[in-house]
Amino acid sequence: MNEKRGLLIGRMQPVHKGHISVIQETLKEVDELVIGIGSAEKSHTLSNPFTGGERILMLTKALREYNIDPSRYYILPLEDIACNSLWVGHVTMLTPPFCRVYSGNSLVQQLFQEANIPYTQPPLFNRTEYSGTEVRRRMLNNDNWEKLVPNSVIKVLKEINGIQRIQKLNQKEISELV
Ligand SMILES: Nc1ncnc2c1ncn2[C@@H]1O[C@H](COP(=O)(O)OP(=O)(O)OP(=O)(O)O)[C@@H](O)[C@H]1O
Ligand SMILES: NC(=O)c1ccc[n+]([C@@H]2O[C@H](COP(=O)(O)O)[C@@H](O)[C@H]2O)c1
Repeated sequence: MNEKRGLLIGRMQPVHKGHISVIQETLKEVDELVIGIGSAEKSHTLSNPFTGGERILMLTKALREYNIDPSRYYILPLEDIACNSLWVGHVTMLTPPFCRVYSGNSLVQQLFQEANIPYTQPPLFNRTEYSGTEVRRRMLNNDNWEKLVPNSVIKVLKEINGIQRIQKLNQKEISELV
């Protein structure tokens, strides 16, 4: 029998505990999960501070920390393209075959629906805290961001001087405004 394989997409700037929960929950529904790291080519901006490779490292270590069976998922970088109408083809060219997309992003949902690939909008866990925007905001302000991300992600962020990077990007943005 064919395996039921799903695709979950997120930018994961950075990986936080909401991502881990959604991956754990989705793995109850599918045999295998393809996890696409979105906007993989983007880095060094305030909304996308980390490179595709750094985010792959964070997610690999975090899924290992949570003892998620590595034979059940694939982690892939997905670069953006200029043309939305061609994006689903671009994604399916790069990923193992899947039968359903898991995403809360309305544009992602719309593009897959138009390509006759069904989607599920997964529930959000503790969204006031588990959000990339909130984690980055706290990183900028040195405000207790550590509890929002897995320990292994804290370790990767230390290795790559991630907090320093975000704070430097912010200073640059402020100095360009003045
Ligand atoms: N708190 C959460 N609980 C469950 N799933 C989440 C949570 N936050 C994000 N996700 C999942 O991750 C996907 C988006 O990933 P993304 O990295 O953009 O997260 P984000 O926290 O919304 O980031 P940002 O605030 O930077 O836009 C969503 O489609 C959703 O399925
Ligand atoms: N044309 C495109 O390249 C295109 C279209 C729709 C979504 N995407 C990407 O899908 C990802 C969706 O993830 P988020 O839910 O984290 O925003 C983003 O990286 C977004 O840029 C890309």
